[in-house]
Amino acid sequence: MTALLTAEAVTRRYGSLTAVDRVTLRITEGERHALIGPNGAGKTTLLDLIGGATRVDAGRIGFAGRDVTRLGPARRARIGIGRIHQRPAVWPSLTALENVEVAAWRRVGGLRGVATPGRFRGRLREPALALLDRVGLTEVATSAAGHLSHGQRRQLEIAMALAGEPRLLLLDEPAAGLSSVEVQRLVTLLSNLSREVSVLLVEHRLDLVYTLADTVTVLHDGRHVATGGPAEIRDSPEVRRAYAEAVR
Ligand SMILES: Nc1ncnc2c1ncn2[C@@H]1O[C@H](COP(=O)(O)OP(=O)(O)OP(=O)(O)O)[C@@H](O)[C@H]1O
Repeated sequence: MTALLTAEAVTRRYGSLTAVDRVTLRITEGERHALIGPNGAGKTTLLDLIGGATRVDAGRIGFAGRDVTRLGPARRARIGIGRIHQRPAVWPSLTALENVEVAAWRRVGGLRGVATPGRFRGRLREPALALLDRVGLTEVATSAAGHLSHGQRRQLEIAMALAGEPRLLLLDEPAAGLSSVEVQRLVTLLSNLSREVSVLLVEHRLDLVYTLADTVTVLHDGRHVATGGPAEIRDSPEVRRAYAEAVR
């Protein structure tokens, strides 16, 4: 299988702490890859390094055949790396629909997002409404994003990320703070996502990880512990040890 993303021996330090320590990760086209590990393992930092929000101190990141190590997050988003954050990042004063339209407008080349010329609006509206429907937000399409619940903002951010037509979607704890109905909708959405999109998922809920992921990578104290299929990881003594150490 062709690798879409390769992170080679990437390292990020914060003072004397090495948050991510020479981690190598490979994600193939269409793969659902989960990143797990105890608190502070370096999962979010690794997503930040891949998305470009944080620069590596050492190592290299390749995406779709090019070296993206030095590219900023906006450039990486434009070439197909979409991201959702632990705290949903939406424009609170715009409606849910406008948020998705702006995300789609950026995809087609809009500058800095906010002013969407009317002539493009018509073309953006139908796909934006379809995305809101997919994430279950049709009823609040015209509500200001700032008035939505945490769970709804999370779904909105996923719709916005999809509007960017990513080839790789980075999801940082997408189920956090969702109701059980919303979690079920999220699982359905991710399960039905086209295999044209690869997914790198950070998630504490191991039931979701084992349901959704083809491959699981375990980090502990910034270091790579294991990579394998869900069954292999679940039964791995090394992985149990990493978690046991973390809770001791
Ligand atoms: N901006 C920062 N400045 C200083 N230290 C940081 C910074 N970001 C992360 N760290 C530290 O790096 C380590 C890894 O953090 P990170 O958030 O990547 O872990 P995580 O596996 O995502 O944890 P969690 O599951 O709790 O979200 C932690 O010790 C954290 O305190």
